[in-house]
Amino acid sequence: MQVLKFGGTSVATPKNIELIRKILDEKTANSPVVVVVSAFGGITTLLLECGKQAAGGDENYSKPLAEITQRHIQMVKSLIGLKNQGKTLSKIRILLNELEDIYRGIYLIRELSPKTIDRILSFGEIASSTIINDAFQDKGYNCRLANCQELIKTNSQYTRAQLKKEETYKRIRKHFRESEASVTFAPGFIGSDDEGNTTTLGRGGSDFTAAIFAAALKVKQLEIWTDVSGMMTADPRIVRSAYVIRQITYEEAMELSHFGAKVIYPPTIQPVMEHDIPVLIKNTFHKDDPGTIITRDVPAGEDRLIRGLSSISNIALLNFSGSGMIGVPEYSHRFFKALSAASVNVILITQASSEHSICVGISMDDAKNARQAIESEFQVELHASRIDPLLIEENLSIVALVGSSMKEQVGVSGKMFSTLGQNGVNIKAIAQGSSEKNISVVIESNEVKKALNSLHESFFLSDKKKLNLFIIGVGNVGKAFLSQIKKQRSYLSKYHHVDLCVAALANSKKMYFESSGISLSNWERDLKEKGSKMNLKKFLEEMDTMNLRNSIFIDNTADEMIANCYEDVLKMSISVVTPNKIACTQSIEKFISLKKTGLRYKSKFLYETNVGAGLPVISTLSDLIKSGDEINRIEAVLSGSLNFIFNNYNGERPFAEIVKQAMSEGYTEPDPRIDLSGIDVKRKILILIRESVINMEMEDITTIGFIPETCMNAPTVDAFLSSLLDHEDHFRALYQKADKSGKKLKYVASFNKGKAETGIRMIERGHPFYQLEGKDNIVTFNTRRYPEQPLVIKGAGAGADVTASGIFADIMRIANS
Ligand SMILES: NC(=O)C1=CN([C@@H]2O[C@H](COP(=O)(O)OP(=O)(O)OC[C@H]3O[C@@H](n4cnc5c(N)ncnc54)[C@H](O)[C@@H]3O)[C@@H](O)[C@H]2O)C=CC1
Ligand SMILES: N[C@@H](CC=O)C(=O)O
Repeated sequence: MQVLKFGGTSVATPKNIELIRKILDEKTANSPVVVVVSAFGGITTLLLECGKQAAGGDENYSKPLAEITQRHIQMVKSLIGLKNQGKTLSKIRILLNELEDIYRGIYLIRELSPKTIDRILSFGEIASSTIINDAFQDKGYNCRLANCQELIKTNSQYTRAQLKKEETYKRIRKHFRESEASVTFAPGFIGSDDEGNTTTLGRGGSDFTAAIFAAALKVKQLEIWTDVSGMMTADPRIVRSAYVIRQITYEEAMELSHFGAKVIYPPTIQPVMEHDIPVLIKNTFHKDDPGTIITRDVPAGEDRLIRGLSSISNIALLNFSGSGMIGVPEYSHRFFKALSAASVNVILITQASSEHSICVGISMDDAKNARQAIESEFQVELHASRIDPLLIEENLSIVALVGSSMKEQVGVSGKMFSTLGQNGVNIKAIAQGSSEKNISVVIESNEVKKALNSLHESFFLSDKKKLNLFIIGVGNVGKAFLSQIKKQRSYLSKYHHVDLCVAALANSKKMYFESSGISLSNWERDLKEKGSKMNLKKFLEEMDTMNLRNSIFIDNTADEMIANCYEDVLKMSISVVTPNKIACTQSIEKFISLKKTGLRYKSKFLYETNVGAGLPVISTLSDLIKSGDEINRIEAVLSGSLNFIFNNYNGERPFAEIVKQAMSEGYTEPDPRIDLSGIDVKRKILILIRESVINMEMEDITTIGFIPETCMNAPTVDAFLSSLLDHEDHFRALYQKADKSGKKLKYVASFNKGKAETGIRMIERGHPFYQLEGKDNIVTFNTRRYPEQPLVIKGAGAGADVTASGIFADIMRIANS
């Protein structure tokens, strides 16, 4: 004998019932089958709705009733051939007439008692099982309909009747001893009491019916056929990477179900648990999917520390505290008694060992009742300030890790808390029972998605890390960065287990968000056509609302407004990576504050490309300092564009032409005046000085400029370029002076004995800077450990590709952190 149960969605349409037929064809080849069915999908809700409307005196109750009638008649007509239709139609019409009479009665007396609710709800399963049984008979199956009101005996606790187990099991066994049917269809959810009144078995009742049959008949396995392929590691609507758990224990299944995995309702598996009967969860719509098997133990090898993640929303946290509570046992007794008397269900309890407070999680729907109950119970103590006014926090959720194997495993909660902490998820309360099968935390509801995803990644996909990138600036550097991501993505996923997801893109005109990842093949078109008007405030709000784990904000602009928002971004526990030098060169207070904010909110602030583009200048310096070295002197050529310009200018082509070439090759700042004025170099040396833990400001650095003041005063970039052309003689003279003495012009930055200088210099042959080619940079560090021969870093110091690769390196630093 086999027992299978098909839920409401599985029997909702004739097409679905055809799928059930295919499943039963395979099953009946082995042994007889009991098929427990639910009401057709949506009918139970309509039946109840209709009853409520009738009880409320609303004549429109006839509308849901008409829908109920129409659905059932339609099912008969679609499932049963013309020859046999009439018989079934008359059975259904009799049931419908009875139902109509009951609703009429409810309408007249304006009362819907639990007993009547059971009567009307029973229609759903009785009608569905009757129609399905007749449909299979019509197709020639040897099938029979079981009368569950006769077989399943309960007490008279209507709407959640208690099973009379022994009597029920006896009746079921007798029924099947006498039955020769290959398939027995049985309506789920219903039974009857000693007076023969219809009862229902409460929430999840059809699963319960199936479990009762399975236990009574001591079958090898109970199969619950539903619309998902088993119990999943997390809710797939929230965690895309969730997957089906192959095997799980009864207890874990109950924990997960309690916390929202609605695949089965825990009490329903009690009868099969008693007899150690495994429960197989299968998908009617993908019958070949292996599903989830629920057993007492999970064999070794199938073991995983955590079996699944779950969450319950709509939680309120009551904080009951007061100095008068310490060491007085009576307080907790009275607290819980008051809640119980007010029918407030307590979902989670924590009490710190100081005994100064008790914190309980309840449904938000119960919060008002709970407050009234506690305030009335502790009226006197509140008045005497022995306890504090009750604090209730709302809009919270519980997120739980579930797994029997957690028991006595060190580090699980540590991993849970650090994962949440790294993603900026604040934990308001924690609970772990001594059974160690469940660790629950209470968090803000708007953090649930991020919490579940980051926990899932850390416990189930520990070999993969997904980074969500929010990118502002898709110009020269930004574009190169996106094309590097596109090219490297599959390599990084395969060999470094890092998945890069571009969750947002923006330029000065448009912004575009896609939490599942923007396609990098069409991003330009999508940004232009699907993007909305760029608005920094809205960009930040949207990024905050999306609340994705491992988020990184990447600023590829040279914009001050954007640099000014890093502090807010870091406070969202979102890391910042940027080639934009503005934030690091604002006042030292602001710079230090950014670093502190990053530390406090566990978000990284990385800006390797601020100096030397893709060259590892800042990371090398930072390593020196962290390891205890001290900087004595820095000498550097830090401008790629100026080096390019001086290397290419020899008085033949105009200086302005060479500047334009540096611009078009992507070496200059968006505004080339920042390079030519020396501001860019000043910023870079300041960053190196600050990285050496020496406080300095931009104004403390002396600069020897070489651009005539009239050029610098030009109002626009174009005016600046034509002004350079007007001063060609000035540049030629500069060049010739150096050339005549066998020297080269270089724009040098230095820091020595607490003083920093930048400016143009004539470099003699033999100096390490003399041979510096193209757009290269060179940085030399004389330190306590490198006193004579400096540590030298040299290479291309400007250009979109090298800069993008430096941004990439920062991203990978975060991935690996
Ligand atoms: N080009 C290079 O070799 C290096 C550049 N950098 C830095 O990289 C950054 C970007 O440089 P490029 O790509 O050359 O500049 P770019 O001018 O080519 O691109 C800037 C991008 O930022 C966007 N943008 C500007 N203001 C914006 C705002 N308020 N809101 C939204 N988007 C805005 C623009 O629309 C554009 O997409 C600069 O901070 C620069 O200092 C750093 C190292 C080397
Ligand atoms: N414009 C800079 C490049 C970015 O830092 C330079 O010329 O070096």
